[in-house]
Amino acid sequence: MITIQSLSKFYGTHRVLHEISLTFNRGEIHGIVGENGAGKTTLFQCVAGLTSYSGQIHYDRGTLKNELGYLPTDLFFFSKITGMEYLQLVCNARGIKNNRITEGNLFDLPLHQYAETYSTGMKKKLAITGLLLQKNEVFILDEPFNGVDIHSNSIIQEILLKLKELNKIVLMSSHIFSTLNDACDYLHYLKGGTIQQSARKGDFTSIEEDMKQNGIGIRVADIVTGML
Ligand SMILES: Nc1ncnc2c1ncn2[C@@H]1O[C@H](COP(=O)(O)OP(=O)(O)OP(=O)(O)O)[C@@H](O)[C@H]1O
Repeated sequence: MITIQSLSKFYGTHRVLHEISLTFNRGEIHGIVGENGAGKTTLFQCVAGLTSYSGQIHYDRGTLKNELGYLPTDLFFFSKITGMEYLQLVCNARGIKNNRITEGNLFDLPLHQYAETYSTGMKKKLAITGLLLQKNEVFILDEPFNGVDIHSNSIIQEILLKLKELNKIVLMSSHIFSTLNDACDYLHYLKGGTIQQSARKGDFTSIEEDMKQNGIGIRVADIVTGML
């Protein structure tokens, strides 16, 4: 279980997260939704221990970073490292001996090609494969569906269901409501750095409505009409 209590984060005088309290249990998939700049990535970075914050984040199995697989939105791969070498590297980093990496190539990636030459979607799939091979207990996936094709999209959906079955904790974000609707047990709507609303599966419509009402559709229609 991960417990977040009164989490706040400032960048200078800009308050990005304000007094956030959430609990994530094993076997649950939690989706964080919110507009651009709402603070989703910052929240994930706080949980992953990649940035400073005030408040408490507690993981009941000890040091979270030792069991955490974090998929950032912007991926970086060293030059002259093949997909296969990257996967070996991330396994080695966790002390995992894996001689069957090819069998774990569930996205059929060209593992002998340099990772930096992969397309955006291929890089994302390589990073996800690495997180799975590491046998992590907790997964933070920042926009895992972004840039991947429809077939891979359904593979990721299947992976998420398997992770749930294996009792892992999954936190993820997406701007595509339907993907979260399918995968998540809970949704949390982040707005202006606070959790505006949380809902369990079956009650997501209220969040979707809330997001639509807070959207800028009407304002855009007015502006575009004025422009044309
Ligand atoms: N390193 C930084 N320094 C200063 N401000 C930052 C930094 N990183 C993020 N911010 C600010 O924090 C706020 C939240 O950003 P964040 O990236 O967490 O939002 P997000 O919900 O993930 O957005 P998106 O949907 O566009 O990915 C934004 O106003 C952003 O400008």
